Amino acid sequence: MLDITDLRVAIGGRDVLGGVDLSLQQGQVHGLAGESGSGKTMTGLAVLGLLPHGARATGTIALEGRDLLGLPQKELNKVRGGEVAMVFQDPATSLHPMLTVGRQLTEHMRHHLKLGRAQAREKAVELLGKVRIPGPSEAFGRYPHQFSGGMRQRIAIAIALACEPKVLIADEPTTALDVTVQAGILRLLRGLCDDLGLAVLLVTHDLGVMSSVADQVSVMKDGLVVETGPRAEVLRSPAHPYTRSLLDSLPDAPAPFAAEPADGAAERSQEDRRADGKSA
Ligand SMILES: Nc1ncnc2c1ncn2[C@@H]1O[C@H](COP(=O)(O)OP(=O)(O)OP(=O)(O)O)[C@@H](O)[C@H]1O
Repeated sequence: MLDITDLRVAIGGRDVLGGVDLSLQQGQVHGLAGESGSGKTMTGLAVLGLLPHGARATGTIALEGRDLLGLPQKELNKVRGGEVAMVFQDPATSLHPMLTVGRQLTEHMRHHLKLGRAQAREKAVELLGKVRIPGPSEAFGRYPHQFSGGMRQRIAIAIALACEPKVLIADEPTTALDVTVQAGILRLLRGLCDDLGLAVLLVTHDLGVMSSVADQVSVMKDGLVVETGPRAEVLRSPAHPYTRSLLDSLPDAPAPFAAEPADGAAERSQEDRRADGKSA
């Protein structure tokens, strides 16, 4: 679906990505791990054409064979938020506080999908249901501050999905959330990936997060992918010393690496139960 080859990014003459290779498949979650500053976010931003001003990027980012790096700005605008969408760490900053959830969902769809008002509303309510917001019709008219952090992240995910993207880049989507709601968001992402056939790039510094949902795992260090492979292989028998050191540095390594199925047999969180409309 998306093939990144030899991606190099320099900002102010300094190399921040030194030749990244990464491949995302349809219906798979690809976890991208690595310490702070290793280049995870830059890789995601490069795919979206959102690198900081003055950054120079070379290599290829091929979306179904079409190189995004070579696209004119106008074409890239269509791809961004259309074929490729992003979920950021903090829903409080990615959602507009003054606009209703419905407006944020439908404006996006009306612009990208050219839907009429009624059609867009219908699709928005359907999407809110899909991300398991209780009472989607009522939620449509509410403002972001009327929801909990976890629910706001679900709404941000609905907005990202509004234009039926093929690729979803989720950059630390659970880091800003209370630990009790993190698992629910990860399960939601996993389910959406399976149901919609999305190719998901899950950026996280947390190998525990990765181990619960990713199919493939890549590990970055100093602007390079130093190891990549199926989750179980990379996490159980890491080939690169840096991956081993990341695993060793986990406070309690065994827990997240228990052979839990990717669709999550873990206890359902309170937030999840609320999302189902049942009592917590
Ligand atoms: N706006 C910017 N201008 C210049 N350099 C930047 C900018 N943003 C990030 N960098 C540099 O690019 C490199 C990669 O940063 P990046 O944010 O991709 O790392 P990361 O792995 O996502 O880290 P974190 O987990 O802390 O977000 C770092 O050395 C960082 O200092």
